[in-house]
Amino acid sequence: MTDALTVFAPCLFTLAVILGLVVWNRRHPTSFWLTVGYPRKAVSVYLTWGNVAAGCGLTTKRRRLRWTFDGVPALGTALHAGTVVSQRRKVRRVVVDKPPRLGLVRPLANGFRVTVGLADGQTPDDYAAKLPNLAHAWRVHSVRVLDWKPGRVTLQATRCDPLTRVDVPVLADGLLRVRVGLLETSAPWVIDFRTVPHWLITGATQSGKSTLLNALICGLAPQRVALIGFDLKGGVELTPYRERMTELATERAECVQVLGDLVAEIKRRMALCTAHRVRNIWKLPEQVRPVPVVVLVDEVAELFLMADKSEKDEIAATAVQLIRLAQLGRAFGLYLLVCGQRVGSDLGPGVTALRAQLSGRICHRVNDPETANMTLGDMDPAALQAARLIPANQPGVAILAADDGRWYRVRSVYVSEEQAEHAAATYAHMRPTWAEMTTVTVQPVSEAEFAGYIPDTQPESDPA
Ligand SMILES: Nc1ncnc2c1ncn2[C@@H]1O[C@H](COP(=O)(O)OP(=O)(O)OP(=O)(O)O)[C@@H](O)[C@H]1O
Repeated sequence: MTDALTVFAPCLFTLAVILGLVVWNRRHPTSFWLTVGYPRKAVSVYLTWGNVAAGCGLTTKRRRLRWTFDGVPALGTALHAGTVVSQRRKVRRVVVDKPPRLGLVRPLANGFRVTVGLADGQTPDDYAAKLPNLAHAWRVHSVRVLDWKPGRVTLQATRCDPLTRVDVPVLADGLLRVRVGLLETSAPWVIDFRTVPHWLITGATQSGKSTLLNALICGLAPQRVALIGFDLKGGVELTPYRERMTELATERAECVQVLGDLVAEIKRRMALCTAHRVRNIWKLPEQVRPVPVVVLVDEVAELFLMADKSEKDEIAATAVQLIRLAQLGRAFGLYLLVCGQRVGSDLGPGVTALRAQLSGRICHRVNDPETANMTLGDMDPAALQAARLIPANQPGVAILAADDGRWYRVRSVYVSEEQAEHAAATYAHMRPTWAEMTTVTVQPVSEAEFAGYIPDTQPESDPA
């Protein structure tokens, strides 16, 4: 009995420890990674760096002093046969592979970050080209170039894809800020209209555009913000949220009318700011500051598609007004969110000019490279490639052009239409009417002043 215990006790103990580690990893993967996984990974990254860098072609050739042997060592049968091979050890200069200098491997919640010193003649692009190789060598989900400075590049390794399942709650994270999902770095994905005022969201059908819109509606509904919808697909997308919307235009004539009202509102805000000698509404005293307006445009192509020639002038006027609103929006509290499957130049020059004003870009899965190009074309080609690689079985995954100048893979939280509708109904009392949108009645500026106004491009300073 005692003998059996002596044999089995260590085995049982080992099993219990393994089981404990597995449960720990399942329940609290981040703390497990930081305590157990990361130290092991850091050691293995250091120990294998020479081989990994050589395998990726990132080493440089250097001549170094090394001990070498003259002649071939006597092994196997030669040795048994009593063959004597005389060897002389010698120090001589030989050519060796020198890996680039590896900095500290720093832990992240879902991976690690490391800075590598660039060898003479190397550029960050040499590393960008080898990212898949590094990911395989380090046994991680992905590696990306996080940052670079002259002479060094910072790489970020993500251990497993945090976008496989995103179940963080949608959160109103301050006025006009909504946490809608996760970045591939596991950091929250926040859409902040006050940092990036206008957004373009593209994606093929069933790629997750409406779900992202639902998340935004859930986040904006409880805020003191006016929501205005343009939905020329007969209102199928935005009608469920009508209770929370100050206005919903579902016909072209209604769109023209609402755009006219918005232009009049901007003219009043301009006059209000001029009267208070400020450049934007955020510098106005709080008691006179008008309510910010978020304009949601679903399927923008419908706004620009011409059924017959008689609509040509109406479409051109719509485009001009939208572009002017976008130009002035940041200063006067008007923010645009434009969704569409395609936003190409084939829809007319107005679309191209409007697209140029929408600096926030979100590209979901696309069917044709051209759409990715239209959304992210002025960015890093790697972002385009990443957009093309979004799989169909991961709706909601997108490429985000972020305000830090980088691009990220992101995924929105799944918010059903029913949830968004419920939020819209719950916060229907927060819906400002047109009359409530401007707190002070002022004489609007003239047409000439409106057309000639040069908007303030400085970031807002008010922390409200
Ligand atoms: N973030 C997400 N997480 C999980 N599933 C998602 C997510 N986004 C979308 N889906 C799934 O994909 C389906 C289609 O999404 P959605 O309706 O948002 O696509 P869409 O691009 O608006 O399509 P369409 O242009 O046809 O309206 C949803 O019903 C949902 O099942």
